[in-house]
Amino acid sequence: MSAEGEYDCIVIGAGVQGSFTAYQLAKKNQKTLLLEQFLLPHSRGSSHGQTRIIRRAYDQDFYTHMMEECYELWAQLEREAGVKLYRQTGLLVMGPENSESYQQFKVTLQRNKTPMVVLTHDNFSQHIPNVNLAPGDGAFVDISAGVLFADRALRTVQGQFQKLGGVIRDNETVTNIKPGPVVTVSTSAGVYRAKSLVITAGPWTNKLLAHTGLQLPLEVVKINVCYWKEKVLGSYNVKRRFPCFLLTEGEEAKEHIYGLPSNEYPGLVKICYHMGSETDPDQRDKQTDRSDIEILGRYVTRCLPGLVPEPAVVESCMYTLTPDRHFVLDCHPAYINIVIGAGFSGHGFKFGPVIGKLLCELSLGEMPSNDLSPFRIRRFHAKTKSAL
Ligand SMILES: Cc1cc2nc3c(=O)[nH]c(=O)nc-3n(C[C@H](O)[C@H](O)[C@H](O)COP(=O)(O)OP(=O)(O)OC[C@H]3O[C@@H](n4cnc5c(N)ncnc54)[C@H](O)[C@@H]3O)c2cc1C
Ligand SMILES: O=C(O)[C@@H]1CCCC=N1
Repeated sequence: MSAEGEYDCIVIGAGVQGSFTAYQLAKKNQKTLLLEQFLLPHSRGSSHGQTRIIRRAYDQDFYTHMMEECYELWAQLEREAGVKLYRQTGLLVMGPENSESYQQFKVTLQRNKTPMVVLTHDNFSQHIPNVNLAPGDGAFVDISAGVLFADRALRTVQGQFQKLGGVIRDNETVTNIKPGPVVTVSTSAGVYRAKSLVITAGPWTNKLLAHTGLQLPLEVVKINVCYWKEKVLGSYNVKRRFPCFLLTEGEEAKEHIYGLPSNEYPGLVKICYHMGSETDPDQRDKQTDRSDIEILGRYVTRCLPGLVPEPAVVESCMYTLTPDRHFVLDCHPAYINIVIGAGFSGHGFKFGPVIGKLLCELSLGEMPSNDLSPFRIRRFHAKTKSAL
């Protein structure tokens, strides 16, 4: 398509997944429009903030496998744009030695021959000062893990997309989608048409899918992003090689607790609980539940004695959860030229480059270069409401 307002592909949502998808499409010479409801950059979705963890440590082989290509693609983007997006810190994984969850993380890394170091109770404090390893807990380090500079990454990929001729229209909300061989997308400012449409709208996915008669079993939760003050400045700092960490489960927590070394705010360590309370993405400031902060406070008191056990800064972000916590990467069941990337369940940032590539392949009708069976919509069966 070449007339004004007509595109090969329209991508809705300029978070990490939409931005990488648009970039991949532009790389393949597709005339692409990326639509975003807020003025960019913004902090009202799931992709904002300075940092995210990147890791190979997973409890499922398919994620560890996908990470091989992700690391390559992140490095490729760094070279292409001449910016630093990743800093290696390692990821300390801890959890009850005999629990299924901890063992799955450990065994997946071992099976995939991922560089790792197993720590013992005897040598733990020598390698990781200022952390108490609970009795009965095991620990290992995923060596190649580290920090992604999230806001910078988003700016970079959007910039590269524009350099390739891609068009970003921000401050423009999609208000209607009319499916068909040519999809018509109406926004608060205009009407656009394209051969294919990619929906990467994060927490707003079901609001947009309603225009296409589909609802997915997605739950949106608000995450309190907590920063904890070092009692001695620098003791958990990235420059002192303090690693990212992940507690698979613990005395006070059924879900993961994870943290990143102090870096973006001097003297403050980011530590979050991997669960929150349900919210409407347009009303998230009304969700004031702080039970996750109480869990974190108890954990900090017990295991991180060098931190003040009350958060100094609390920001917010959202997860869009699927029932099995695996992503949705698929074509719409009724419209093959509408592609959906959603449900990243609080762990999708690191996969952005590969997800962009896969959603681009789906929208071009190409055979996806990875096995998408864990990510298909049909796995939800009865939970997928369709009015079609
Ligand atoms: C606190 C927190 C910590 C995390 N930590 C990690 C981590 O360490 N490692 C990791 O890999 N992942 C992590 N994640 C997960 C990761 O950040 C998300 O999976 C990812 O950002 C999801 O991106 P997205 O593009 O799907 O959604 P979003 O970033 O929400 O993007 C969707 C976009 O669509 C736009 N939009 C929606 N509706 C419309 C409309 N009608 N019209 C126009 N635009 C629209 C929105 O405004 C938004 O910009 C974390 C997430 C949070 C919240
Ligand atoms: O994806 C990540 O690495 C983080 C940490 C673990 C839980 C979710 N997000």
